[in-house]
Amino acid sequence: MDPTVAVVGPGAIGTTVAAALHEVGRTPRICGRTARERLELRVGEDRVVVPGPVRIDPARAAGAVDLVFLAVKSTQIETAAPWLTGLCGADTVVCVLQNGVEQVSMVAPHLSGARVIPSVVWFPAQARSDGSVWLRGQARLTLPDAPASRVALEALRGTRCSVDLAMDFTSVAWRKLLQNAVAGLMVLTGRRSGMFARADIAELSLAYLRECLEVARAEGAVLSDDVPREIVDGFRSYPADMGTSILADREAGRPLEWDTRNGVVSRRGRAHGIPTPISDLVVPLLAAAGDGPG
Ligand SMILES: NC(=O)C1=CN([C@@H]2O[C@H](COP(=O)(O)OP(=O)(O)OC[C@H]3O[C@@H](n4cnc5c(N)ncnc54)[C@H](OP(=O)(O)O)[C@@H]3O)[C@@H](O)[C@H]2O)C=CC1
Ligand SMILES: CC(C)(CO)C(=O)C(=O)O
Repeated sequence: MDPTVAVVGPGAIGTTVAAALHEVGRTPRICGRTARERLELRVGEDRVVVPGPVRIDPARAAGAVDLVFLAVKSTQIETAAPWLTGLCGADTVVCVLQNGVEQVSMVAPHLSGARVIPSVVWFPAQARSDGSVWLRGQARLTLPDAPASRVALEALRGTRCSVDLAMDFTSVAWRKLLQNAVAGLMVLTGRRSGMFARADIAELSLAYLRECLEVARAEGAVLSDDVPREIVDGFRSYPADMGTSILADREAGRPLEWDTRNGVVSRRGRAHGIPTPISDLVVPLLAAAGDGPG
């Protein structure tokens, strides 16, 4: 029997996963903050409509499910916690669909009994002004190779969202964190991937990434010296208008995930006695950008 699934946080990532499940007949319970009748995903010329309604009252969560995909921003975990209370039983697995390397330590305190697994979300998805979500890449997740991950693997089997399991999840998660950290520079320039075509931005990005790499290695990640160059080359190969979710938040005047995507590098660097001069400049600027406007 298919596992019962809920998606908490039906934004860019939550809508993509909900649509992937719905397409194969495993329509999840959708739990959000804003009432809506349906979700809509656009992929190329295709359109997937996921029937709602989006539930907005955690007191009406309607009981425990086997699997919760938690796809709120890391800044929204606290306010989304009542959903976890309503949806989790002793056997529930919560799969966190967020950026960052601190997913488990941030979500676990809100669970009593349920197991939590982190993920790496590789695909770009963008909310559009008509309320739909535009999936701009191949939907793909990496999960740790652990027993609890099998529930998510099973739920997404045969869907458009592929899942792979990593023996060394720490290294994979830090590699993605490096990509997210440098994407934060887009918030400081107000530009998209096109800015990485500039030689000076590429040089700055490489220096920042090398600093992040040192911290990642101190945290146990096994990553080669080539990673900074690969990440910069990746941004240079994207369409010039490809953004990042933290830039979308900045443009919409929403709180920023600066601490989990960038602050973590200076925090962990400090703990290991590693100097992080570029982070020390970037992080307060990002934090201040999220506070504005006055
Ligand atoms: N977008 C992307 O391309 C990628 C994003 N990520 C990461 O995935 C995570 C999710 O990002 P993304 O999907 O872009 O974010 P969005 O802002 O698009 O989605 C967040 C969703 O959570 C909802 N929400 C907020 N508070 C609550 C609450 N208390 N209870 C229930 N729902 C709530 C929001 O509702 P409302 O509609 O009311 O705001 C929104 O629907 C982030 O950590 C991000 O860094 C990772 C890879 C790629
Ligand atoms: C687009 C992507 C995958 C890389 O920057 C991302 O993680 C984000 O937008 O937050």
